Amino acid sequence: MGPQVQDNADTEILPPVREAAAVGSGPGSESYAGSVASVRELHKSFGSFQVMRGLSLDFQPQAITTILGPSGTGKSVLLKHMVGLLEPDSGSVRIFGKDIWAMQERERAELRKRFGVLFQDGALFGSMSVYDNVAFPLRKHTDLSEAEIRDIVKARLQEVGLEAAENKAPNEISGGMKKRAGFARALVLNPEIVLFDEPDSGLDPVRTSLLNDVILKVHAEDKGTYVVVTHDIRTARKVSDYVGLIWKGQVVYYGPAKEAFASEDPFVRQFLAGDSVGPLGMD
Ligand SMILES: Nc1ncnc2c1ncn2[C@@H]1O[C@H](COP(=O)(O)OP(=O)(O)OP(=O)(O)O)[C@@H](O)[C@H]1O
Repeated sequence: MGPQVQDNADTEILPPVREAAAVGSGPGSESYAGSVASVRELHKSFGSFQVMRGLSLDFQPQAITTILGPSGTGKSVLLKHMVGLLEPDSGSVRIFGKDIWAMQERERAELRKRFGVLFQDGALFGSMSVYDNVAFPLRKHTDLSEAEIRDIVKARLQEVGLEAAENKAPNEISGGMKKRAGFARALVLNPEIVLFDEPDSGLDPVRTSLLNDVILKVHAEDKGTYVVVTHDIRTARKVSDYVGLIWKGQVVYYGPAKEAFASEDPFVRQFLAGDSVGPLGMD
């Protein structure tokens, strides 16, 4: 018998899987798929090392898509392509229907403002307070007055439960608080696409769960297209509308979360069960 997917005996201690975002007409529907973010036949090598091997994926608009996959399989490289920090060797990345490498660098820079990106460590500026970190994109990219900026920053900090920490420096706050500050900063320009690279790395299960609550709450309010890279099955169960499993630079499984966590697909079963035996080899 194959590995047991953790949907049987352990169900009580795992968070429930979310229902996929409603499918109908308009944003969130199948017919909109790909119009916000679409990756086609993406190939990328670093020297002789081939990382992306023809990856294709249409991200469901206004839904949270979780990207799972073994270490070193290209998840971060995929996010970097999506935000235009890496150029494909071949294939395309279309954002809001436009190939981002068929446009001028100036247009690409404008497009990046419509993204919020949360890197693994929150990537806060160490010399700035939490408040100034969150205010930074507004000061850099908008003409808003300091009073207007204050209103937005305060609201974002309140949303992530960091009002009391606004004057603290990053080295004075915990890892979980840094993530939440990074999250507030990533969202401050109301991005339509938000990319999270392992928002839960280095956090204990309770802080991971709290951060996931914040992700769900803000997503429910802002309705962006979210992409979450994670190794944490609990995070994936809790936040995903859709799940993509990547292996060796290709998508080996993609589907609504409910289907993914009940799937008999051998890649999915092995990954969710953390089994060393199966199609996801180490080579
Ligand atoms: N700029 C780069 N130059 C050379 N190699 C790179 C570069 N960026 C990524 N790689 C390599 O590409 C592979 C995929 O990296 P990536 O960071 O996307 O993996 P990942 O799936 O996100 O892994 P993890 O789950 O461990 O974070 C790795 O072997 C990595 O060393």
